[in-house]
Amino acid sequence: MTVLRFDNVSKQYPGGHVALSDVQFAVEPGEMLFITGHSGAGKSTLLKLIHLAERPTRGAVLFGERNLLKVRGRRIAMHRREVGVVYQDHRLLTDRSVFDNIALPLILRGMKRGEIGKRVRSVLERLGLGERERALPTQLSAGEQQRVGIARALVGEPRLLVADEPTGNLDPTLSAEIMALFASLPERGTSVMIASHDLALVKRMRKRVLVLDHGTLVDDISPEDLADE
Ligand SMILES: Nc1ncnc2c1ncn2[C@@H]1O[C@H](COP(=O)(O)OP(=O)(O)OP(=O)(O)O)[C@@H](O)[C@H]1O
Repeated sequence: MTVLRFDNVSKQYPGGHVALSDVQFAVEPGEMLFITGHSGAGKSTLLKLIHLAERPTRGAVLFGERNLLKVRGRRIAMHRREVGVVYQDHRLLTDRSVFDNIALPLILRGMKRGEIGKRVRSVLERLGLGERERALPTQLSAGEQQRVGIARALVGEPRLLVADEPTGNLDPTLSAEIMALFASLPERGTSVMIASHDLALVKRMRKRVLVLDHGTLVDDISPEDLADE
């Protein structure tokens, strides 16, 4: 079943600015895709509609069979459990250990301590952070900090991971490393959507690319098309 569908979605901010206009696409399970476009094209807005940080003005966003227009109140938090979010600046709690930062989403949903420990250690191992669980974020390199941000987004086993400029603060080598990590996630069935203005990096990944231009989806490039370039 389709993980996500945008049906003629438009978003106009209260000031009158149209950030998205009639956007239409679908994401399948285990698919990885990029959203690219100039600054202000609407990439962040598109991702915000998925985790309900913003609401569309017109059209519908469907997450599986769930129409997000109808998700209100307590159900917003429940929806967010199924969407992992990675930010450019990772937004880690600087006074809490790596382990605690990753455990937080599970604590908030009332999971038992034993289960939390198991899940956090498993995701730490998977992301190559096994040795760092007691460290504070400030004691980590930029690449490690971003991997902790990704671990925190993955620990709840979301169906979809959305990342807004996740390599914006990293050098080219680390960016490639983090992108390779994202590319490994769909193998486990998690779909991944990454907003990035770094077209060269996006093209190298050979994945589907949605191109936004002033809020309009102007291209939907398949990996095969990219391979031909
Ligand atoms: N809360 C808001 N209120 C009013 N206008 C907004 C708001 N958030 C974004 N916008 C406007 O909507 C447009 C799209 O913004 P958005 O952040 O989605 O673009 P973006 O492609 O992610 O840009 P960037 O790459 O610079 O982050 C921009 O013109 C922006 O100024």
